[in-house]
Amino acid sequence: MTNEASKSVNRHHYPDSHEAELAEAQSACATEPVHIPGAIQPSGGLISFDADLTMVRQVSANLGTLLGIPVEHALRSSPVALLGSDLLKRITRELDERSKVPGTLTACLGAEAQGLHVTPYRSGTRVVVELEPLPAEDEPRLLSVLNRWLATVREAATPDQLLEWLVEEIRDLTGFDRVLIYRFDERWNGSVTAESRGEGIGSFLGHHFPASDIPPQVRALYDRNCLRSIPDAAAAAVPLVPDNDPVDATPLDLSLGVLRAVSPIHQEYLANMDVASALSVALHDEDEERLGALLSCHALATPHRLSPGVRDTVRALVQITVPQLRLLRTRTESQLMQKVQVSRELLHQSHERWIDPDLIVAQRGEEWLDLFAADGVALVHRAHQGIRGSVPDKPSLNAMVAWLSARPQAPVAWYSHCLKETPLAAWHGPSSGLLAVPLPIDTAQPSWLLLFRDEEIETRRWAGLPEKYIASRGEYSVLAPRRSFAEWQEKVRDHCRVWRRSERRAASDLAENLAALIASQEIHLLNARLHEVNERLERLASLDSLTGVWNRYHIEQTLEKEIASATRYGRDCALLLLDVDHFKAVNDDHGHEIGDKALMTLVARLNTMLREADHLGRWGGEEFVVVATGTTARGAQDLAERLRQRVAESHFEEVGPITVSIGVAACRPGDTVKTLVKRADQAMYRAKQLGRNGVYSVD
Ligand SMILES: Nc1nc2c(ncn2[C@@H]2O[C@H](COP(=O)(O)OP(=O)(O)OP(=O)(O)O)[C@@H](O)[C@H]2O)c(=O)[nH]1
Repeated sequence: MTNEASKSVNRHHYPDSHEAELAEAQSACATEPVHIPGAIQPSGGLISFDADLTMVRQVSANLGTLLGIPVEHALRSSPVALLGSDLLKRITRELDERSKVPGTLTACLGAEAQGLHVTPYRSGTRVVVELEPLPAEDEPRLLSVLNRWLATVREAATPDQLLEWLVEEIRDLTGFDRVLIYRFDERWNGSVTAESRGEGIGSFLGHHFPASDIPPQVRALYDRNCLRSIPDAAAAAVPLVPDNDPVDATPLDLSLGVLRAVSPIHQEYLANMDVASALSVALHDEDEERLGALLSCHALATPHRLSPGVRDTVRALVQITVPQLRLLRTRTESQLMQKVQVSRELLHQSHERWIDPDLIVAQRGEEWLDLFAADGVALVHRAHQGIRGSVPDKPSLNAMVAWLSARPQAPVAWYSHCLKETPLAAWHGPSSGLLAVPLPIDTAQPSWLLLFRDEEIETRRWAGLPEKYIASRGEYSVLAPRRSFAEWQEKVRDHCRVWRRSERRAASDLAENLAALIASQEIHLLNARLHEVNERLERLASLDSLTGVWNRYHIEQTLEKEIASATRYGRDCALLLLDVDHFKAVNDDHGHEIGDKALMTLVARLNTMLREADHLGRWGGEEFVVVATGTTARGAQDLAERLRQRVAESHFEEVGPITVSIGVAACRPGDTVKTLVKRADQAMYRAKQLGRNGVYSVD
């Protein structure tokens, strides 16, 4: 049956009354103690000893056929009588090894000297020894398979290619009908990403399986023991005798072995899939040490038993592959990091002012879209937003940022592949996915780098309906495995392509860099502003408020400096003291305001006559000074005369003509501000005495 549906994944609808029952059944399934089934598969036998290998505690009910000793007899036998002292010594040595997974041994036991594969391991306070018959003939080609694979893995260019080769190699080695890689997503849903299958065998490639197909405690078992072998899925389990340990009455934990009996629910599941034999090996992901994928082998219709040697070779092939996969993934990741690094360096090389997000995104946004395979980017800093590409509108962005920043654990990165299923649903706009990374700048008002992805409509082929069915077992509800593995299609909407870990890391790096850049630029700008304000304040403190020329305080300082440098370098310098004639009459006739205006006009006139290097200041009232740098006594007298003339020729609106009297004094060796000003003042006084509107020089 092929069915088209256009709803989101993971939203399965049950009648209301079913929901509670389903939840109960799901939790029952998730807690089924699969590691202590009290039974093994019939492909081998088991003996449990005490920790010192001095006493037999439990045996599997089929031990008689394997070793030719009746079970009752075996339970009363000494370990030496059962396994022989040589094998016991080798087992002890193996268990003393520090390796987490004990190695395997081979031995010949029983009346018929049956060749056996021996798997010893510790289980709590006990030692368990699992025994499996070995095939009569040798398997010399296994080593050459491993050697060839060691060379092959290095040739793969991408993780996908390596997995393709792995499934081919393993199907070739084992003769299974189908070998596939079953990859877990973040919610533990599985999808088949690589597959090798025999002719006429149905494909599972691209199929999805719901997380409940492999419950949490089963996944946890793969963390302890990466291999799970089920040679005959339909075979009846062989119980342990007695059921529990006779000393402490606890069940035997078979997690680390290969013979652990199959849960009836799993047997049913495999039967529904038409799987007669199964072998799975875990592939753990990089540094997260998380179960990332399973290599899964199936024989259909009839059981396909592997020899222990071939089975262990499959495990070894996977174990050789995993580090190489990590290497290839790291290589892809480091290529992305390298590109981001280049982008970061370019940011720093720029001399622009990188405070305005708009400017930053305008310059670099396109490149980021490309690097992160994003459709839109927004950089939000304070009240500003820089945007590029397909992003929600500005109010929505603000709302998103407010939500992101208000989370109790904020500011930390946040991402979603389906915004519609998050609290940001109301504002997602054209985007389906978001990767939001905070810029560690200002905790009171966090800034964010937001990368958006559009919807990527995907057609998922589910291996059967993703829902589980509930079955009644006695008075309890349990999850029954799905009966149909026929293909069922579902259109997955509102999702974007997943944000990879490497992309998330690279975005965090970029955000950190942006933060450092913006913060340093802000400090730089603040310093510049502070400098500007200080300068303005300083100027204000030095200027005369009415006329805008230097005030007396400043002009005295200037004069002091000029005298000092004239003395040191033997330069010329002169002082002109200029007093308006009969200014009292101006005030009296026209009022103080008109008087003020006349003083401003006077300053404007004087300024047009002076050089850059001259300093004009107000000495007080209607008295002004000009510090004429690099000017001799003669030059100063000429300048004074020009100024006098210019003023006398000017018209001061309602006041009419105004004249000035100017005293001139040139700087002499040993002069101070006081002595120089005094001489200029005397000269000015003399000019007044001589009838005003004149220049008098003391030199
Ligand atoms: N409007 C105005 N008048 C000022 C200011 N500062 C000083 N004065 C006036 O300038 C006048 C100076 O008068 P006096 O010192 O008697 O001298 P004068 O009238 O200019 O006469 P001589 O200097 O002898 O030619 C005073 O009436 C002051 O009030 C000012 O900032 N604005």
